[in-house]
Amino acid sequence: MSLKSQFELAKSEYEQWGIQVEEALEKLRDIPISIHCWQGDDIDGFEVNKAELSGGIDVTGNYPGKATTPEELRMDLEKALSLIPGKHRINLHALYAETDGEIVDRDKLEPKHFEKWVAWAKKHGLGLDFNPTIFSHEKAADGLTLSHPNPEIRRFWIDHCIASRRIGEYFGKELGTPCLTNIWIPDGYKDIPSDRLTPRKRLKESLDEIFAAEVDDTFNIDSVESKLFGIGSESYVVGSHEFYLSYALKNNKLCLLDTGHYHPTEMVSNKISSMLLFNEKLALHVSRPVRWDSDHVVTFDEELKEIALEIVRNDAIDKVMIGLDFFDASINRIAAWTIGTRNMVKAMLYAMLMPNEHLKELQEKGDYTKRLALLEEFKTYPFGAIWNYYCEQMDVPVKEHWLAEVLEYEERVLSQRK
Ligand SMILES: C[C@H](O)[C@H](O)[C@@H](O)C(=O)CO
Ligand SMILES: [Mn+2]
Repeated sequence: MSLKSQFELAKSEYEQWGIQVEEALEKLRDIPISIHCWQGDDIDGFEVNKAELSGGIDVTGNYPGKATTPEELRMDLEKALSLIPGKHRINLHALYAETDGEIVDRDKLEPKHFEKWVAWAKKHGLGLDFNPTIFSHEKAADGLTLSHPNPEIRRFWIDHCIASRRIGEYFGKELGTPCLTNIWIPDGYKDIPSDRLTPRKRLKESLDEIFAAEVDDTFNIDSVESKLFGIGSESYVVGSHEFYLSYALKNNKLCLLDTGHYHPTEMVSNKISSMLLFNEKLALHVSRPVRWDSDHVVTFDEELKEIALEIVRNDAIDKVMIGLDFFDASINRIAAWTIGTRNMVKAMLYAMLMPNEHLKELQEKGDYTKRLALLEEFKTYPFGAIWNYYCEQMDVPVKEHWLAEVLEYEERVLSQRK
């Protein structure tokens, strides 16, 4: 039976519940996922004076063939994008600047150092998002940056963040879609602090100075990303969830929730509706923590579906900026992008194919039996037939057939890399 016939059969089952399948597919086409470039090279970047990865994050694995030049990284991204349905965005970090062999420190970065990325994004109809890189640098060596006691260190990172916001503004202006410039810092302490307030006061002052710099918010949107702990900041992180939740609300910035940055039983899906009540928009880094913020490739699991459901049933598709953040060097990196991003798109479709309004009514009536029964039974509705048809319509490989293309690319391209 053709994918179309399977689709028609599945569609009729959903339509019995008043679910508009074609409308869902139309909407899905326009949901951009911000794909993080750093899965492609293990967050190495292209700086002339490259530093070791720091900041309490870690990439494990040594799968051969990672990108080592901007051209290789863009080529790998193009390969992954050809296997993912929809039009998406690429999330860059400052350490992916291209400075023609010149040493340019982070506080001196300018839009011109990202001209090639913008030209590439224009050619492929992509939006760009951005992040100042506040780790993997000698001035981040002691694990403190925007909250550092030394004003010169703070000054350097404040200037880097201002420069980054200006690069974000340039992206937005050039590409006609606002850039999300997200600030994450590794600041914290390995062991029990004697003063939790002072570093947080300094972080607040640094952020105030960063955001006081004039940047057109038509082209650049600011977000701040919290964390629970990192390697070396197990006992205390300056930029905690409470800090940034408060700072973002008070300063009209976006609070960015990374799904790996909370206690293992704390679900980001459970936070979205509360935040939507008080924030116009919020941002996500969708990741998969395994025991800790391990940044595993996103799988089509219950929490991913729940996040998508919270976005869809709260009519928040335009209010939640979905980014991905995982870095697995133990598998083919193009496969990692493809699996993680297809799963995010898949979860959004799954959420749009639920009888969400009916389920809300059941809850309002206190009919928790039917609510649970339907939530469970819809897990085995013919969702796959709809997804497969969507992939075919979007001209990307159906089911696992994208893998053959990745393995051919590995043989032809990745295996030739030193
Ligand atoms: C590379 C990113 O900036 C980084 O992963 C950050 O977003 C984070 O989640 C750190 O744990
Ligand atoms: Mn993150």
